[in-house]
Amino acid sequence: MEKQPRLLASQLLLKNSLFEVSLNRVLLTWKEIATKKKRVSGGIHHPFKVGTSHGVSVSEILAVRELDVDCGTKDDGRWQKMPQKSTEAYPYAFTVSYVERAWQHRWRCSDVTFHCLEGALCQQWVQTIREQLTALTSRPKHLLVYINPYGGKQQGERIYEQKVAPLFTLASISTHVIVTEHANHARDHLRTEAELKKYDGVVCVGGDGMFSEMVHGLVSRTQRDNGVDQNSPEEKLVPCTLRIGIIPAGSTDCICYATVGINDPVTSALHIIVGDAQPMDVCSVHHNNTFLRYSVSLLGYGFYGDMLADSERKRWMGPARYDFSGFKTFLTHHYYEGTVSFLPATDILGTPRDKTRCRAGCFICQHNGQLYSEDAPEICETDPDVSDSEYKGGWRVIRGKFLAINAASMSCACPRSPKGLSPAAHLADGTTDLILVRKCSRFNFLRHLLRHTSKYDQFDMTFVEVHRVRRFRFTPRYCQSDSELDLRENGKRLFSQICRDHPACSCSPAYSSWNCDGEILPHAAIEVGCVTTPYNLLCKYTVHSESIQTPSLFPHFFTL
Ligand SMILES: CCCCCCCCCCCCC/C=C/[C@@H](O)[C@H](CO)NC(=O)CCCCCCCCCCCCCCC
Ligand SMILES: Nc1ncnc2c1ncn2[C@@H]1O[C@H](COP(=O)(O)OP(=O)(O)OP(=O)(O)O)[C@@H](O)[C@H]1O
Ligand SMILES: [Ca+2]
Repeated sequence: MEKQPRLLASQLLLKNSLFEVSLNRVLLTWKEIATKKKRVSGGIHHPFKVGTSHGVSVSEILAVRELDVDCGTKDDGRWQKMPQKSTEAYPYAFTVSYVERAWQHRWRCSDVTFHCLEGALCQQWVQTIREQLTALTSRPKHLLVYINPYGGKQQGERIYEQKVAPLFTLASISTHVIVTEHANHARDHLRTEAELKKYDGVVCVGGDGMFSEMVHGLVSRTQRDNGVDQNSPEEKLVPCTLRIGIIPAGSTDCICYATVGINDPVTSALHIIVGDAQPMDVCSVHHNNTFLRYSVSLLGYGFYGDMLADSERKRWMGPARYDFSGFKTFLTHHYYEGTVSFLPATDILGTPRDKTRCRAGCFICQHNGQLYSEDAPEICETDPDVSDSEYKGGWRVIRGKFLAINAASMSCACPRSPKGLSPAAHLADGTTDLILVRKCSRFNFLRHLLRHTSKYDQFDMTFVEVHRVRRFRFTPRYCQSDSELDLRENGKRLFSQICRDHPACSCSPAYSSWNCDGEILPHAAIEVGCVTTPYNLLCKYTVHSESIQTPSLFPHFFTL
């Protein structure tokens, strides 16, 4: 790495020991100087070993402030008393707040206080570090924050006030905070009223549903302003310039977990402050040339659709509603007949069965999925292995009975499944992983579900297949007509009709619902296109080579 010229270097006191402190454009470092007079004040234990070097990247410094030597400094509401002995010898001091990596992808704010002999030197340090911070143009200065007071365990406001707001203040970020009053409040405000020019980013405090509101508000507004017809499935989305940050306070928090590696409000706030950004894939969902919704995490039909429909009536249960409805849906064991057609992404590197994971600096995402694999399979018009599938103009068509049809545009990792629905999915490669779970026994389906919580491969089962796709369509077998309007009513009518016609059937209804990032879609027949648009999240995984810990919800003494 190119050696950076030093901006400042001084001998400063830290916890009663003398340190060589140095700053260049990239790093702030401090190293203890081994002298006989190591302990200036004497008697006070300090944790630093002689000669141990410490460093923090300038890009991860949150703030710097001068200490008022006479009365300490006001730091997060707590007054700090200056140590008596060092005040005498080194009467001026400044504190640097920076990001410290903690356990399992967590970030914490740490402070280090340096004491100086002269006031001028102290001011020079503070000013130089501030100049370095000002030069970091990717950092947000003005944020528009929406808090959903009813997401997850209804802790959004408390989480923001206690854990996030003090950090934004420390980093001199000004905020305009709106506590939402009803569903879609944030979406509509963003779409019509919000003065977006005033902000460097929007932040939501809530779950995936709130994030979805942000995406819909911002993306819709950008398309409208640029004359893009959202109803046309072929139209290219115009990227919007504002970034979206997410402070987790929901029930699943999959978008946060899959991008940051943990659902921790402080970690997310720190990622936002340092200006981390991560482009992500956005799928647009249409029905008969009518735009329905965007999806960034899961589009799920069958199991996840039925589970969500049931859980919506149990919102009062909080996050536990998903476990309750998940168990109930598992017991009902409904399958759905239909046709899935998809355009395989054959021109890219990577498959859903890869062992590598999408992490910060991901090679595939850096190339926006535009990498051509030499091993890319030729599209053939028939597939001898799969009797109920065929190819039509590059599209593959599969008819069958499915317990679940899931499209994961990202891994969908969350606390319930730390590796996610599709562990090798990429955040920004312009593809979605289409997972087809065919009709199988309850026991086998349970084995499949359980594997989401262990190290075993959930796709390595005869009734499961997974494809990396650019577009897909689904048509339920009993698709009434183009004017399939009220899904629920049609579904009920059709369900009883089928049962009358086939008394011995297992009473699976004709239609399930689509779970689109936690919202129910009003149609079963849909067409989906996935594109990478630079809708930047204000966050990203920070671990490069290390894989996420995948603690199992259940002890796995045997391979299921
Ligand atoms: C036996 C244990 C199996 C555990 C299997 C866990 C798989 C979990 C996979 C989670 C994937 C999350 C995808 C993200 C979706 C979000 O856009 C959306 C909005 O927030 N959340 C949900 O739809 C909410 C999704 C919540 C899913 C909860 C599923 C719970 C299943 C429970 C099945 C119990 C069977 C027990 C039989 C003894
Ligand atoms: N003030 C409000 N009153 C009622 N509903 C709201 C309000 N603000 C937002 N909502 C809606 O609440 C729904 C759920 O919000 P959110 O995603 O924050 O939490 P969650 O559903 O518990 O978590 P997750 O989406 O992670 O499972 C969203 O669809 C959002 O539109
Ligand atoms: Ca993707």
